[in-house]
Amino acid sequence: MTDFDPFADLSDDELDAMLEEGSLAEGAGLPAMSCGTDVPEGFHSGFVALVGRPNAGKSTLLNACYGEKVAITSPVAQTTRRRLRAVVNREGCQLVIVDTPGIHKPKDGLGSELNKSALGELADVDVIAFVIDASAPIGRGDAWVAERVAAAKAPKVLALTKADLAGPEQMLKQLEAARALVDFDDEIVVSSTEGFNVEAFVDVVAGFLPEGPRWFPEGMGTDEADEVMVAEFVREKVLLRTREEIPHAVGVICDEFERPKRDLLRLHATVYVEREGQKGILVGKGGEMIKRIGIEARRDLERMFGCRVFLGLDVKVKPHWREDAREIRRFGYAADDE
Ligand SMILES: Nc1nc2c(ncn2[C@@H]2O[C@H](COP(=O)(O)OP(=O)(O)OP(=O)(O)O)[C@@H](O)[C@H]2O)c(=O)[nH]1
Repeated sequence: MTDFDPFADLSDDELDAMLEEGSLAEGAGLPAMSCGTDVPEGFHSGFVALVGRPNAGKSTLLNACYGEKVAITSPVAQTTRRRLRAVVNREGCQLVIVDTPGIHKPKDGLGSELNKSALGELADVDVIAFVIDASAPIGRGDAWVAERVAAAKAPKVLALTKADLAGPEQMLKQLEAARALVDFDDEIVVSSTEGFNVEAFVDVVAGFLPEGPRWFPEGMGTDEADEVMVAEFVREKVLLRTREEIPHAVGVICDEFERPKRDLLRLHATVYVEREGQKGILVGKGGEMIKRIGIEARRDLERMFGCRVFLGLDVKVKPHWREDAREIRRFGYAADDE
């Protein structure tokens, strides 16, 4: 937890005015849960979709709720290409939080698949958390997502995130604009990076979950295969190191995953780009860039798998793969692959 408090500059009256509109919770006003014990009776469980426009902060919020990094994040729009489910256990309830690709007007075959994947979740979950960036003006992108969210049946919670980047005035404006888009059942301001109101967010969405079973064993973290996690962590480092069109043109496949010893993983991944020029940039002078990407990915993977990792990387060119349905599927980015 941190000392960060986005409401610190507000007078009591201003804060009251904010709270009046909805149950804008600073850990307060949370729906009471009837599941105080471990017994199955009164246990609440269900699926919570994080949706929003690209770069809103969905994956970062998922990681904060889960308590460790399982979803990759970056400032590049459309970082998330696969639906990722992470199991969050709390006393008396289990939330399966579903991170979805940012919903946007698609420009290519890959974009259409990403939208399909995210929009598909809206019909299947128990709660929808609409994640809106408090620091970026609400615009047509949010409105486009809102139209789709508003049409869904599940309860809707507004998660106004990146509160650490917005002043109270800006936050109020954002709240008003968000309320004009969707009739929310509840709303909360969070900062995933500062850990502000993350637990309160979990409580708010848990309050909308129906009584139900533990869907996944307590020890289970995500439903993603190890090979997919390797490919995604490599892709994240590429996104963080490259600019302009390269992040969007990159697809990664983990093609070797061996455990020759209990405390050692031998991994290999191939990074695909669409053009020779992009390959040149990614490899870098004397292989310097790809080497750095490999070192950074290896560090994260060693932390995640809890053992030593040897990671080999290759860069190859696959022209126009983002327009090719078969290739999109091969990378695992197709909506019905998941
Ligand atoms: N300061 C601050 N930055 C944040 C916060 N949440 C997310 N970010 C940053 O915002 C950027 C985008 O975050 P992501 O979590 O990748 O966004 P996303 O909505 O999953 O994006 P897509 O994958 O494009 O759909 C990253 O650089 C994050 O570090 C926050 O609470 N505070």
